[in-house]
Order: sequence, then structure tokens, then C-alpha cells
Amino acid sequence: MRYLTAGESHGPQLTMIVEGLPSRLPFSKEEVDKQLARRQKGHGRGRRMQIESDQVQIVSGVRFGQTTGAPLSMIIENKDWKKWTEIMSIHPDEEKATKRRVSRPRPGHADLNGAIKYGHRDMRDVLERSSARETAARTAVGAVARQVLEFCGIRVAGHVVRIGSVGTRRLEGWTAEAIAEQSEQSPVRCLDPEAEKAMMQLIDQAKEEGDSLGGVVEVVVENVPIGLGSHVHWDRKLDARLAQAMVSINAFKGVEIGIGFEAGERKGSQVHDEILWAEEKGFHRASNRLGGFEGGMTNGEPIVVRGVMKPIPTLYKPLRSVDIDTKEPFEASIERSDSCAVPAASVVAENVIAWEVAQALLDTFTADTAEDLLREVNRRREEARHF
Ligand SMILES: Cc1cc2nc3c(=O)[nH]c(=O)nc-3n(C[C@H](O)[C@H](O)[C@H](O)COP(=O)(O)O)c2cc1C
Ligand SMILES: C=C(O[C@@H]1CC(C(=O)O)=C[C@@H](OP(=O)(O)O)[C@H]1O)C(=O)O
Repeated sequence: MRYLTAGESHGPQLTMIVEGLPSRLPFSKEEVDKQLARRQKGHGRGRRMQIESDQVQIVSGVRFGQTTGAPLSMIIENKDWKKWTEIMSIHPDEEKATKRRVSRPRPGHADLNGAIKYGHRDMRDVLERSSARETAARTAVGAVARQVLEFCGIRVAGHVVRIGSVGTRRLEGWTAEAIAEQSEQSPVRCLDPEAEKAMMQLIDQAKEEGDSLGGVVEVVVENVPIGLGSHVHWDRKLDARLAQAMVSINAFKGVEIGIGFEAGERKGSQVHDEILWAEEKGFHRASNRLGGFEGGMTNGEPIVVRGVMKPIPTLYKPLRSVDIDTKEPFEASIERSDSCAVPAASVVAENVIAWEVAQALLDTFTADTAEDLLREVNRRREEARHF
């Protein structure tokens, strides 16, 4: 299974193609729209989110509520396009373009590197595609993959575990369902009401100061069969693929699987998950510190993966930078931006992780139809139980 996304932040639409889905998968456009709506929320988002109301139009690959096995294509309209139609169509060499041309690169964004790499004197040609508007497309694609997972009884949930200096304790024993339910109630998608209050205050304060904030999100995937991914080759290790997916989200800078970096501080006896066996469960673990992975393969425990997002680069508070035309230093002048997008990014993270797990599922169990897939997945579950 593979996908492509296309589209500029202020262009007419985002376009997505998903290829390799099994046929006869019950498919709900509403479920995709639900994920898109979740991504738009969260304390700290800027004014753009009041303009957009993301929904997909399914263009191909679905008939009578089921996938056909043909490429599934979707679009999301950019409502802001109306306002930008004229601006986007002014050639950068035209005189009237001078004041719209972007010649002031923002530290922390793709502006300067992208301009030099692609030879753009108008950095709009970089920022339009480097914008995290693209995460709407990836969320939609992930929401399709999620329907493959749900068909196989695999659940995904996510939440925010840190914003700036406020973090929550590592949480044990929460089911994916409980995480999903509780985080949905919170404007910062946090499970701890005390931390939530402090996070919201921090975001308000950063906004007032013209500054921005990052944080950490956690994604949990439950009821995963043993043996997704593989130890036999580096690029088939599923934990590595999850790491790439996570760091490919705009502004994400690091990943932890299970206890992550803490593993480097502990002794082996405090890290490795002891193996147990019981008639009704088969093989299972006494703990899940390694986040559901050994040897690049799932071990049947919930996948637990965390990602760190740096603070938003566009600041009202000026950072030093240089105009590429005049080579003069300038002080930032900004139209609008998010001040914190960690809650939204946790939804993106859920969906990009869902994609990778669904892809690994389809790599492991060859299936033309959704029923074939489910049969194979259940067979693996049964075989593992009686191994
Ligand atoms: C959901 C989401 C919303 C974002 N909103 C903004 C924003 O409003 N302004 C901004 O400068 N960066 C925003 N970013 C981050 C930039 O897109 C990102 O920093 C940029 O593409 C450079 O890539 P890098 O940070 O991965 O190096 C957002 C990221 C995410 C995930
Ligand atoms: C459009 C989205 O996020 C955008 C991501 C973004 C950036 O630089 O990454 C900058 C902002 O865009 P604009 O300048 O149009 O307000 C955000 O609103 C979205 O999440 O759908």
C-alpha cells in the first residue's frame, strides 16, 4: 500500500491517492472527516483554522460504502484559496508583486534552504508546500488506513504528554479507548486535568509574548498481531518506519519507542519485558517498557510511540534574519500563525502511525479482499496463541 499527497497551503485543494487497499473494506467518509475535524481543534491554533472546515470529497475507489480495490483518491478544498487566488497568480517579476514577494526567511522554517535549493527568489514557492497544511492530507490518508486497522480489531489513540515546561507522568494501564475518550474532552488533548490547566496558561502566555511552544505527543496502538515488521532487513523494521513517519511530521524532531531515552539510564533488568504464558492469552509480557517492539517486530503488546515537536517557527517576537534581496537584517512582521499546534499534531501523529501499521499489516498478510486480510490476521493470532 502506498500514497501520494499534493497541494499548496493556499492553492485550491489538497489531493491524495491511496493505492493498494484491499477490496470490500467497509469505508466511511464520515470517519475521515472526523479525523480532519479533530486535527483542526486545540488550544493555541491561529486564525486559519476558523476559515477552514476540512472535509474530503471521495473521487474514486469507493462504491456503495466499500473499497473496490482501485486507487482511492480524495481531495480537501482550501477555503482560504478564495482570498489567495489573486495573490497566488501574481508573477514574482511583476512590479505589483514586490510587496507580496516573500524575501524574508523565518529561522526554523524551510524558507531559506528551500529557496536556495530550488532557486526561488520568492519564498512563497517554498512555504506553500512546506506548510503543515499538508498534515491535513496525511491525516486523511491515515484515516483511511485506520479503517483497515479497525476492520482487524486494531485501535489507535493519542494524547499530549508535554507542552513546554509542563509534562504529565508516564501513564500505565490506560486502554486506547480510555485515552481516546478522555483526550477528546481536553482542549489540549491531555489526560491530566491539572496539567491541562497549566498547559493552557503556558500557551496563552507564549501567545501574549509573541512566542510559541512545542511539546510531546504519545500514540498507542492496541491489539496488534505479533510479527508486523521484520528483523531481517533494516528498512523492514516497523519501529524504524514509525520513527520516520513521526519525524516527517512538520516540526517533529525526535521519537521514543516505549520508555525511549530512559532505557539508556536503566539496567537491563529494569528495561526488558519478561515473557509469560497463559492458556487464554498465549505469550504475553509482564510489562511493556519496550513499547511493543523487539527486533523491529511487534510482540503483541500495545505499540507506544512518542514524538517531540519543536515550537512553531513563525514568531511575532523578532528573531534575527536577513532579507535575501537587500541582505539587510530585518525584524519580523507576521500576518498570522499558530502559537502552539501540539494538540493538533497529536491527531496527525495518530494517523501517520495508523498508516504505517496498516501498511505493515498488508505487507505481512497478502490479501486482495478485506475478508482475506482479517482471516489471515486472525490465523496469526490463533497460531501465536498455540505456538
Ligand atoms: C499541525 C501543525 C501546525 C503548524 N502550524 C505552523 C504555523 O502556524 N506556523 C509555523 O511557522 N509553523 C507551523 N508548523 C510547523 C512548520 O510547518 C515546520 O516547522 C516547518 O515546516 C519546518 O519544518 P521542520 O520544523 O520539520 O524543520 C506547524 C506544524 C504542525 C504539525
Ligand atoms: C493551514 C494549516 O496550518 C498552517 C501551517 C503553517 C505552517 O507554516 O506550517 C502556517 C499557518 O498557515 P497560514 O499562514 O495560512 O495561517 C497554519 O495555519 C493547517 O493546519 O491546516
